Amino acid sequence: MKCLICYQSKTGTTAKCAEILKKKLEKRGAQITAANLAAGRPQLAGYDCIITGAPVRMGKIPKETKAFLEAGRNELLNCKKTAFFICSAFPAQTQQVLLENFPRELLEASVCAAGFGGEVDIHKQKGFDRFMARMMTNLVKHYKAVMPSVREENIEAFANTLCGGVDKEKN
Ligand SMILES: Cc1cc2nc3c(=O)[nH]c(=O)nc-3n(C[C@H](O)[C@H](O)[C@H](O)COP(=O)(O)O)c2cc1C
Repeated sequence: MKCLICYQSKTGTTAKCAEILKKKLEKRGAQITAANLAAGRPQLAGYDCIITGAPVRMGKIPKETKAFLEAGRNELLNCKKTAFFICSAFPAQTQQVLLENFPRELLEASVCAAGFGGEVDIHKQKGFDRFMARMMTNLVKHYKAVMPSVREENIEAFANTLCGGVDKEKN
């Protein structure tokens, strides 16, 4: 399976998840190209599978990702397999964030759409984002909650769904 992973990442977590997914899909025999949408829109022709991943800030995915989904609508709808993932701090809101940010017809035509968790590191943020990240961290401490983290098991399940089975190396 020839597969394209398109992603955007503000502080590196979505890029990290794209890389974890790439390795998992490669282990299952897929041939992967990864493209950072911040560097421009990749060609979509010639892939059996196109995956789009985005980080969430204030309930929204980046505008470049939205523009990519709009511009690539027809190619995405005509691609054999499509899938979407988000990186975010609040997993309970994953479905709502997906529905509010990704065109419904693309979600309905996709093989899977999921949340891969997220990370909030104050030191990677600047300005307002840093202020928000500090607030989030303080709230987590105050309520003795846990900081968000990348959910590798979600990435594993996503890879399994896309490849229709488990890691070939494990068989
Ligand atoms: C300013 C700011 C706003 C955020 N807003 C949300 C949000 O609305 N919903 C959510 O689930 N996570 C939110 N997050 C958490 C990010 O989605 C999380 O840090 C994610 O891993 C970022 O991915 P990236 O490193 O690829 O940019 C926010 C984080 C920051 C710093």
